[in-house]
Amino acid sequence: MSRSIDLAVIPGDGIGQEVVAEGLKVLSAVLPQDVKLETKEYDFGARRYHATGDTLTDADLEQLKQHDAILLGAIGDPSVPSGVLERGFLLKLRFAFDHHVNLRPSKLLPGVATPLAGQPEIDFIVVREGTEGPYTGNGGTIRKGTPHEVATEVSVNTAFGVERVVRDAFERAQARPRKKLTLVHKNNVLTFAGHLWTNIFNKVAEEYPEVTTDYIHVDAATIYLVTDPGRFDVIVTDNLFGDIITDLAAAVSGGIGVAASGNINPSREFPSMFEPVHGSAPDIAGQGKADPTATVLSVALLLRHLGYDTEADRIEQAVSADLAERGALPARSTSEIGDALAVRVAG
Ligand SMILES: NC(=O)C1=CN([C@@H]2O[C@H](COP(=O)(O)OP(=O)(O)OC[C@H]3O[C@@H](n4cnc5c(N)ncnc54)[C@H](O)[C@@H]3O)[C@@H](O)[C@H]2O)C=CC1
Ligand SMILES: CC(C)CC(=O)C(=O)O
Ligand SMILES: [Mg+2]
Repeated sequence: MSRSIDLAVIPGDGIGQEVVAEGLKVLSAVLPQDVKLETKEYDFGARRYHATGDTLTDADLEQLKQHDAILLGAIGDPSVPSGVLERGFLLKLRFAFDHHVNLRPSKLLPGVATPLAGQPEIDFIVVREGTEGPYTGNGGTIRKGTPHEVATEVSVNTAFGVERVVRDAFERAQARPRKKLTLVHKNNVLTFAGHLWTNIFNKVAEEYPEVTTDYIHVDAATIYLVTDPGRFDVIVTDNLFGDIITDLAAAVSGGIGVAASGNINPSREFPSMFEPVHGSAPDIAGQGKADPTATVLSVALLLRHLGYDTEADRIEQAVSADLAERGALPARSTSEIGDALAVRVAG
């Protein structure tokens, strides 16, 4: 039986363009000949915005819906006011396609440099809620531009939204050897949202007696991510806390250049979207300095999501081998790293 992958490709802005090219290079190299790869590139981001004033229309969503999955580089450009593309494209797409599980694995691979002392064991996943919290645009401002301006940004937490992501995290914890799940929130201060999360977490925990659970306030979680990251197996948390702690998690487990993510729609009603955790990095864009590894590992998550486990394993093994040798090699460009990974997965 012939197999096929119909992929929407959104390079986006800044280094998004550079890293997605390498992700596709490795994807083409890893797929067996009987798998037909079809890609359609979309110009979302600053280019589209400057040309048309659009960020993401209903017609765009209809087109994107037809694909099996989406590969995204990054969105955000200094030529566009902050928030226009982040809200108008990225969050709009995550919400429209109900990407409520934002999956962000962190694993410190052997031989990879970390700013932490020694070589701690780091192998955990963060399940970040992706469609609620303070990112819904539920706020406003009055008396704008005056000394008396008041701005609100209200966090939205529904029992439905919290329970489904908490259940997903319990399932993932149950399937891992250590079977441990940590809820990260700030329920000592954000008592309305925090108690909703804690109550649902404790209720669902009763159905998973094999999973060990604990709770950590988000501020303390940033301490342990640096002093004792080995204590974490699976973390479940809200959209904002998850965004922040996964940049920190990336920094301690090989750097932002190797941190992958998936925006998952578990019911598969809509295509899931895979992207590096990092942004468009305008400070290094166009210089061939961006590490494409995070995008390549996001391609592995994408393949696993579509059922291509063998190919996903091959990519992860190639990245592991490449990272282990990096310390001994001179610095390489974005495309040189992509070439090396493509050779490894093909060989
Ligand atoms: N998913 C997305 O599309 C995201 C978009 N953004 C947007 O990206 C723009 C820049 O945001 P920043 O806060 O600067 O975060 P950023 O993640 O783009 O950059 C933070 C730092 O990490 C470095 N970096 C990022 N990716 C790297 C890579 N692959 N290899 C080597 N170094 C890398 C950058 O050079 C910079 O020093 C903004 O417009 C922001 O809104 C930010 C985060 C996620
Ligand atoms: C740019 C934001 C909308 C997203 C972000 O920083 C992230 O998802 O990591
Ligand atoms: Mg972020």
